[in-house]
Amino acid sequence: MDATTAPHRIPPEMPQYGEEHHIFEMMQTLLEQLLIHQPKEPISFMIEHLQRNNDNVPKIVILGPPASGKTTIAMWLSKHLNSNLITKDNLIEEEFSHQTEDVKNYYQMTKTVPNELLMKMIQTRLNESDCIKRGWILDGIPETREQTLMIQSAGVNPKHVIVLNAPDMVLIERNLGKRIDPNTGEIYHTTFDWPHDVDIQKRLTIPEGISEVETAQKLLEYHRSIIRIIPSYLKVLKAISADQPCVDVFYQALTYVQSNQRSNAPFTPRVLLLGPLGSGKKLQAGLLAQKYNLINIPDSVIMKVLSQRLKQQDAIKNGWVLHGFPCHLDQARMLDSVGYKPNRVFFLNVPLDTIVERLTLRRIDPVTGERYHLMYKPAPTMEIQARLLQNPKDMEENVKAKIDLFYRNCTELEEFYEDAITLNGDQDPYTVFEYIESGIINPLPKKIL
Ligand SMILES: Nc1ncnc2c1ncn2[C@@H]1O[C@H](COP(=O)(O)OP(=O)(O)OP(=O)(O)O)[C@@H](O)[C@H]1O
Ligand SMILES: Nc1nc2c(ncn2[C@H]2C[C@H](O)[C@@H](COP(=O)(O)OP(=O)(O)O)O2)c(=O)[nH]1
Repeated sequence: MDATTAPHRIPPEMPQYGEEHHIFEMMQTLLEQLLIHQPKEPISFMIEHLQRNNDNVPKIVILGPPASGKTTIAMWLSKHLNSNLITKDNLIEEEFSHQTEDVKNYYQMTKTVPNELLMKMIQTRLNESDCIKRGWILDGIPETREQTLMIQSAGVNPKHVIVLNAPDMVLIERNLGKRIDPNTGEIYHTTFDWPHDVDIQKRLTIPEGISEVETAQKLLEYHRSIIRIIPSYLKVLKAISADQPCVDVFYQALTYVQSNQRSNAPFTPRVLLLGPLGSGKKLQAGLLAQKYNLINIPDSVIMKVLSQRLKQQDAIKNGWVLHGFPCHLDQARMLDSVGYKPNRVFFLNVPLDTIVERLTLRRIDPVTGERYHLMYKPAPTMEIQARLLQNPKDMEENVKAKIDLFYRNCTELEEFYEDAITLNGDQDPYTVFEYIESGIINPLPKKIL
């Protein structure tokens, strides 16, 4: 095949660079914003968008029925993420702060603003520098499908939408105990969240609209509207039960908003399976190679051969799964130094006695070469059983020595691969495989700060 017809050689650095710098996601967001805003000067629009550099700030919407805890969770998230809490109340407050008192009171009382005005207030607020720099959390907005479509057409795309839910009776009962601190706007509850500070206790007020009848009415309106809002956010939505303690709701919400959404970026798995002898690395590597057409690189391959193998087109194009290597920190550094960085690292954790049982009971039929396992795959006949042999490396003392060596090097490897995922390898092989698969196709979870 001459050079003109040879497949285009993709240098291994290219896909790695694109992944490390999220180039695909950056281009995708730029394209979305250009098509939504259709600026007269696309170049200057793109420059300004890129200079904003705010693709990674929180952009969160919290929806849910009355008393589900939207404001509570939104407040806690905005504090924890140092982001901006945006509610209809504070938008109205801001918008009408310069208006006369009676106009402001009218809107405070009715809590209704025309959709167009609400959209204008939202766009103005989200374009303010603090929202650009630190992101935003919309609490209870949008309330209707019309508002949802207006928000989307204005280019306001949340990265995470949380929908709280709980049985109506729980919410009606809960709302009766709602109390508000007029000084700080903080929300409390007579049963579930009573303030320790006596001064706060004394000044708490009962908010409007929390009677059983009023809450029931709001629930009716909510159930009618939420089913028309959800279809717009299916890809970024997570439902969380609000019928549990606030702090549990908060941690589920925080974990979700700190997770990266699956992007459409082309992803070439470069997988490293680490674990002691007998933890299942070879078996899982075989399953991954088979299902995803990855290049299976067994641990016998050493550095020189390894780098020759990893730079071949099939390894760059399909990706690879390496197992049993590196065994210690120096090998990990060598692999890193030749530029082959795994983008998924898994440690298979298996108790010692399980490993000993898996390996020391392995046998081989010297006549057919068939492999057996005295417990998991016994020989079919007494004749074969009688002639089975054990590989010397599967003798218990040899197995334990190799496992001990691995564990002595394991800590340094775990520190080196700080994004590694540790899995329980002491399960059915296909259960282990599903965990590995999920770790590969989903973005790496962010560590909760
Ligand atoms: N998971 C929870 N368990 C128990 N009480 C909660 C929970 N979440 C919130 N609360 C309490 O329920 C009341 C309503 O909470 P919050 O105001 O945050 O809900 P909301 O969805 O914003 O309500 P609304 O939409 O009516 O303003 C408050 O007193 C709050 O302390
Ligand atoms: N029950 C169970 N057994 C497993 C699993 N993975 C591998 N095994 C069995 C198959 C082999 O006989 C033995 C060692 O597996 P291996 O994949 O060669 O381990 P490794 O030395 O490559 O880490 O353990 C597994 O996930 N579950």
